[in-house]
Amino acid sequence: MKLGIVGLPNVGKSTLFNSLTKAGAESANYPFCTIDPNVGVVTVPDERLNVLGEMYHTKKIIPAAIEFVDIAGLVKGASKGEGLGNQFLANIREVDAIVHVVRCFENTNIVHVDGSIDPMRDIETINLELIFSDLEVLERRIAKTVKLSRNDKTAAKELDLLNRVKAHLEENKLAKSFVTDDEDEQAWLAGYNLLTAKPVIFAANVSEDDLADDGASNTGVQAVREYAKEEDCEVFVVCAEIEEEISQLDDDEKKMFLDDLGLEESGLEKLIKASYHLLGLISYLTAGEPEVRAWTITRGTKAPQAAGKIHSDFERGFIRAEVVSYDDLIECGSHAAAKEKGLIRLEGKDYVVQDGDIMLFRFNV
Ligand SMILES: Nc1ncnc2c1ncn2[C@@H]1O[C@H](COP(=O)(O)OP(=O)(O)OP(=O)(O)O)[C@@H](O)[C@H]1O
Ligand SMILES: [Mg+2]
Repeated sequence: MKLGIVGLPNVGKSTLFNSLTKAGAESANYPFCTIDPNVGVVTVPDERLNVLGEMYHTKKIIPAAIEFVDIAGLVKGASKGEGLGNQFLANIREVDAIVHVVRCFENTNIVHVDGSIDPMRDIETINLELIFSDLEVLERRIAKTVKLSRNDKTAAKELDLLNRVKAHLEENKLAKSFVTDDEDEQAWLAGYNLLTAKPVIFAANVSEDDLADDGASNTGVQAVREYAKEEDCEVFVVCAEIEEEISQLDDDEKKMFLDDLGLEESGLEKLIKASYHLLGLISYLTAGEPEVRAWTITRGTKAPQAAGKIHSDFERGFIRAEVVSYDDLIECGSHAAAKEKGLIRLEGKDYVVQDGDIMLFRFNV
């Protein structure tokens, strides 16, 4: 599961990526600084792991992780090959969801490719390029389907869908907001892998001064929030520059730094958690003295497949799972106490694993 960091050149994508991954990707004050996409693995903050770690006197804590890709900046005309155009678009096609970084900070020293700070204009520029690229995909598909549709009912049905989606995009709308209840149509649509169908989170990159009120007094951020509400997306206010500094601190220093800024959690932590959620991911947990660990599954995964994340033998030889919810376990204070109260459940192969379930698998191969 991968998220792509997308936006105009020089808006702070690499700075954000660096603080996310501490990978030291090159960030610099000039457009197109990033050419090859940088991929970094980011751990998902989860307070529950620390609590369990103390309960079990654990030696090792292993959090869940997701991948972020720092993608080259996009300019007007990218879909026609401007800037790093097509390469950029191909990189986006490979990700599962998008973090769209929008410049909301004023700083005359940092070049804006369009000369001024205007977050909504920037969002439209990016969206238009994504839409153009999707239209090309649809047109190629239409050209193929037209011939087939003359004597093939299924192809005719698909052609109808293609034309409707095309008309939708031509109104400058994203494929994300195209709705169909028809299962064939949903499957076709998913198969086109359209850029504008991918889920999006906006990261409003503000100056340090705008952090205290979470960007409320920044008119650019206000506009992004309104737009995101219409499009059913989340917005997170971050200051990429500060996050980069924070990411170099140890935990105690970090807490002091955040206290000084009047923040409980860094914007980045919120962004990572939301990204995980956006991908439809949840964690089940395993706990013991050797390690406490979060395992990533998609929502709706059943017990044997969840077990398979640990080892394929666990899935193949699955017998049952012993499950206790995180909240029940914490309330009881220990695994033994939870067992006494009958809160450790035995679940079979049809059990749908929930976020925060603490699992122990019984298997036989
Ligand atoms: N919130 C912020 N406030 C002030 N300066 C910032 C902020 N975020 C990033 N910058 C600065 O903006 C400049 C551009 O940042 P960065 O290299 O991360 O942009 P980019 O989007 O990756 O650009 P490119 O598309 O060229 O790769 C850097 O000098 C960085 O320090
Ligand atoms: Mg960059």
